[in-house]
Amino acid sequence: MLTRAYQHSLRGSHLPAGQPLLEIDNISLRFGGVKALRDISITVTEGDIHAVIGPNGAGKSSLLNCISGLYHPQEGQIRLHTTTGSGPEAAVGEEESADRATGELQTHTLTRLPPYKIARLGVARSFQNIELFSAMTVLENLMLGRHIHMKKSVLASMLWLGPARRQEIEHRQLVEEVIDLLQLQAVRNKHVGALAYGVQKRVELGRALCLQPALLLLDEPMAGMNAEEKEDMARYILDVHELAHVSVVLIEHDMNVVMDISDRVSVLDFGAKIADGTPDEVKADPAVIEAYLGAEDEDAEVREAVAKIEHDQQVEQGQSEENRG
Ligand SMILES: Nc1ncnc2c1ncn2[C@@H]1O[C@H](COP(=O)(O)OP(=O)(O)OP(=O)(O)O)[C@@H](O)[C@H]1O
Repeated sequence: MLTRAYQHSLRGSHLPAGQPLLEIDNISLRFGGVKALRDISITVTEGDIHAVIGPNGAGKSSLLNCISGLYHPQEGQIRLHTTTGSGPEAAVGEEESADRATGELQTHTLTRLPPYKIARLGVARSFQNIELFSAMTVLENLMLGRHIHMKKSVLASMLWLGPARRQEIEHRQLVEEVIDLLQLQAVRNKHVGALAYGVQKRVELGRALCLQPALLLLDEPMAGMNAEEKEDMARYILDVHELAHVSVVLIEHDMNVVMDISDRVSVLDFGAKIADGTPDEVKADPAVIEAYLGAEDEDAEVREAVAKIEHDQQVEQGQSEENRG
């Protein structure tokens, strides 16, 4: 439940809902002989939670890394659509439309941009492993999420000069709104390292949100969580989507969560896209069922092999104890 009136929009995009926001166009990515992504095309629509799922090693993280600029695909293109005047004002990129004051549509080719430029265009991400400053407080970590928007120099901020002061207050207001949205009030002044894992993941979500993203990339935000923590996190992601209207690309292993909260789902297997559609369409797709059943079969084989090794070890132990006796 929101406890305050919001003055700032946490959504960094001004595109109308339903328009293409991110276009991934026939991208392929290789690591030596390994084809991590094979000719993938996906369109993420403004206003959607778009999940990318697939068995282990399917290429999900590689795809996210291509969008955020950590990897550069050898083939294909990734384009982000924004409107002029949206996102951090200092945004830079390969712009195909010139005027940023009129709210015109702009297309940015992300394919070869470094991560910091993609972030400045409004693409924020969270990582599979928590990437927060554990010795700093929640508030300090969230304020760091605003650094991309800060225009006054650090020196001016330290001297608390007029414009720098105004800037700081405004950033602080927005951060307070993120704290409210994600219900972090009780831990705002606690060191992140001292917090429960599930809360740290929520702070990470908050830091990405402080960027006022046009698009939020979430890489397994529920990894390592118990059922209750997962349910909480799913609720917060829905709040970000429904209350702050931020578009999300979500990588997640838990199929139930994905099917519950996503508008669209793309399925990868061995680096290729095997299905794309609404959760219901994807659930009923024979290729998806086969990919997941195959993965389950493999898991079952591994479980069986581990059980056999454990059993053999127990028998061996029993025999040596008998011999000693
Ligand atoms: N930096 C890298 N160097 C070499 N190979 C890589 C690298 N990153 C990913 N790969 C390979 O690319 C393939 C896809 O990996 P990726 O991590 O994208 O899959 P994933 O679907 O995210 O898997 P998981 O669900 O296990 O995280 C795998 O075969 C992986 O070993």
